[in-house]
Amino acid sequence: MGRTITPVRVADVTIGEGAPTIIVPVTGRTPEVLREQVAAVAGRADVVEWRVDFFHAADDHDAVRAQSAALAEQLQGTPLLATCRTSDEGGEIEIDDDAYADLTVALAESGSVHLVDVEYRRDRSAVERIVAAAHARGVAVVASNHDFDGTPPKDEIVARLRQMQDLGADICKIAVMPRSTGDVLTLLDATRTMHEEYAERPLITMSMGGLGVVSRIAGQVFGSAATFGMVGTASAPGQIDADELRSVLEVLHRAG
Ligand SMILES: O=C1C[C@@](O)(C(=O)O)C[C@@H](O)[C@@H]1O
Repeated sequence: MGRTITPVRVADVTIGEGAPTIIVPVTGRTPEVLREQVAAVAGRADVVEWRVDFFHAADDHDAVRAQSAALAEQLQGTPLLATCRTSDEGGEIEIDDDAYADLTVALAESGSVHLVDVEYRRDRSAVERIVAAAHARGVAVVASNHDFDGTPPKDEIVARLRQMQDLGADICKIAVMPRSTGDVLTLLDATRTMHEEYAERPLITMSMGGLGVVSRIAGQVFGSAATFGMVGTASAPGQIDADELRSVLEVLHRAG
């Protein structure tokens, strides 16, 4: 049987089919700021990412559950991706593997989130525990990896994406930092090879920073199913305004 890519359906959104999905992060430290950010994002995002690592009470599971319920209610059906980005991968929180798994499982089991981000390079048993808990609740797993120092060789990028897939991820995501235009091409070429030869799951790939913006706009041409845009505050270097992103994506979509 031929290889097929299984799209991910979350509420009314299908990731991996049709136009690329626009994901917009919210990074507020308090419930008040998050409420304002979600209000500003309304109608501009296909999926909203809550960067839990910015939250002032990320170590308090009850507060995290209450906040995810508040976000879900305000979002009125727009899917929510919960991400705890650790300092090893460019995030705001330093946390050991067990605490990381406990927090991410609590998010997956909250009943409020549709997808959870899992840094696949963390301890294997922690990752497996999160994947099992998420899947038991029908929550999709976005395995992720960030390289803020540079762009690994193409084969290494493909290998990481394949490892994520082997761990049971529903979506495989990698963000790398370019030092040259050649690095941007490396990321796009790795995306294309993964998409054409190995992927059974949707991919999200990006080259960060100013040089990499082209990958956030044109990634779908090479096999990336979603792209991160910002409303107000970026959560990583190189994100562009979500409305501008949408209009450029529409131009490319019409052309294709
Ligand atoms: O993994 C990603 C991708 C990202 O780092 C970006 O480069 O757009 C932004 C993060 O918020 C998200 O969790």
